[in-house]
Amino acid sequence: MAAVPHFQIEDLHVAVEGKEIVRGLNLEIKGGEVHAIMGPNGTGKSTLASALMGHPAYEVTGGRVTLDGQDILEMSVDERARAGMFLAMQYPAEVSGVSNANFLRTALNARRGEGNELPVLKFHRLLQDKMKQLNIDPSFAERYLNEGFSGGEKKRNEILQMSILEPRIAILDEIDSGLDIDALKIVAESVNNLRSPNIGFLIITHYQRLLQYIVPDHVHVMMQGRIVRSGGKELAEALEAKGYDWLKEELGIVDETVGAQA
Ligand SMILES: Nc1ncnc2c1ncn2[C@@H]1O[C@H](COP(=O)(O)OP(=O)(O)OP(=O)(O)O)[C@@H](O)[C@H]1O
Repeated sequence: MAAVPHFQIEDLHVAVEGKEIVRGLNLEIKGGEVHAIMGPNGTGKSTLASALMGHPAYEVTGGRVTLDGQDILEMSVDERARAGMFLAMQYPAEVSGVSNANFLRTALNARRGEGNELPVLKFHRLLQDKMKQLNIDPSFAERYLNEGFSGGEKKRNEILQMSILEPRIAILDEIDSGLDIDALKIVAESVNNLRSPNIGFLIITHYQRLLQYIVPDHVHVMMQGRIVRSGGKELAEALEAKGYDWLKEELGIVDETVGAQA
């Protein structure tokens, strides 16, 4: 396994129910980098995240995605996770009958590979440490995965999964929505603690607020299913202050959604 991850998306096209939603997207993320994607509603951001993780409803109709030179589009969802891809979702699923702790241990051991499983006691110590860091009540370890969790608790649980699995590429889709300000700070701190050359982040967000806490190296704006502008953190600040109209005007875009003509 290469030390520093290198994730590359080239001319990606994704269709949902036969309609092209992502339309020629290019993005390169290296270990140590935090990239943020912003963009108005309905411009394909979540579709991109789902397609990268191999959600079956999202059909890749063109382009290439590689992690350390390996074609991830050829991989099953499981294989992508084992290769070090992680997606924290906008709406995490509830799974009855599977405890958080069991789910995490199974996922971690799958990621570590056969013969390299973490002994049970060590796993529980790791879990307790991480839960404490994230201010998650210890009883959540034995509760069924996300069942009856509040919106904010689900989001924190996603970050718990991420900090235990230590992915190489972490995609956080609107992880800030539904978080109160204290939870937002805790989540941001956990992401910042994980920042290292061994991991690259793709953060999808609507608000500059999150990016004040997790300062991105690169900010991209997505409209009509592709990246239309890239910059540094000042781009997020400009969008927060002025909205998207000035950019649409500059680019001559009338309708930014993927429903519009490309
Ligand atoms: N599973 C699906 N079935 C049908 N249409 C879908 C599906 N997923 C996405 N779409 C459509 O694709 C388009 C882009 O949606 P997507 O959720 O990717 O946008 P987004 O940029 O993440 O929006 P938001 O900022 O509102 O979360 C929308 O028109 C949406 O209705």
